[in-house]
Amino acid sequence: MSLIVKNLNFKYKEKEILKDINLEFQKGKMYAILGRNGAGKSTFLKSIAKILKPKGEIIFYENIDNLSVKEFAKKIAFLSQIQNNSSLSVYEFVMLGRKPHFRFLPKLTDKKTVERVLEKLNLKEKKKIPLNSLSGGERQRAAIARILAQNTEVILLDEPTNNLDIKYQIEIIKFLREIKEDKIIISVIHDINLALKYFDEYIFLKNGKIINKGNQEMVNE
Ligand SMILES: Nc1ncnc2c1ncn2[C@@H]1O[C@H](COP(=O)(O)OP(=O)(O)OP(=O)(O)O)[C@@H](O)[C@H]1O
Repeated sequence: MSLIVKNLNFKYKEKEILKDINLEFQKGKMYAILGRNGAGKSTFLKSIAKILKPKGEIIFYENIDNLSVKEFAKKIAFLSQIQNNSSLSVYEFVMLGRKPHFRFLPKLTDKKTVERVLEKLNLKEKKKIPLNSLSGGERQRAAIARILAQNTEVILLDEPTNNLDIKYQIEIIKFLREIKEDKIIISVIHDINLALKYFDEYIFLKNGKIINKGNQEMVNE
């Protein structure tokens, strides 16, 4: 399974934000997208998540162009930077991630998946609490839990470690490593040290262009 991005270009009005991005992502790898504020990192993720309509091609191993929203959500999950203020309980909120997988009511597998991610992200005790009364860090963990519950082949994360203390930053990245085997994980991340230590590949963007990319082996040389 791979995801290929070919000649990706994106403009907001007349302003060019992404300029001729060409990349190939492979299954089993975690990719860090690095770069300064305004470099185009979120725009890049939103382009893959089909939230924006860029020029160029995004080629998935199978044709995803004509998928319904629900079918698309079984393949690609996207964690945005926007914090959710829902009054749903943590459990209900994380169950939303399972929505593409069931018709009317959650099945046993959906419930088990939600319980597993809640356990993994240390949110079990909070599962009945409304999301909007959690701390910023807990809310971020719940948002990540929802994405993980979605159980997609491609996971796109826009600064998943925002609001988290270093213990949780590392735990979450390590957990992503545990599940990466049959997935493509692409994450915008601000902490360059975390990126170089825990991600397989890194891609630097500047003014909408790739200015550098590499992998773990190059870092350790
Ligand atoms: N809706 C919009 N309309 C116009 N310009 C936008 C819009 N959204 C983003 N931009 C501009 O596009 C550029 C790239 O934004 P983007 O959010 O992709 O950057 P980023 O690398 O993710 O930055 P950050 O690290 O601050 O999140 C910025 O100059 C931003 O001001």
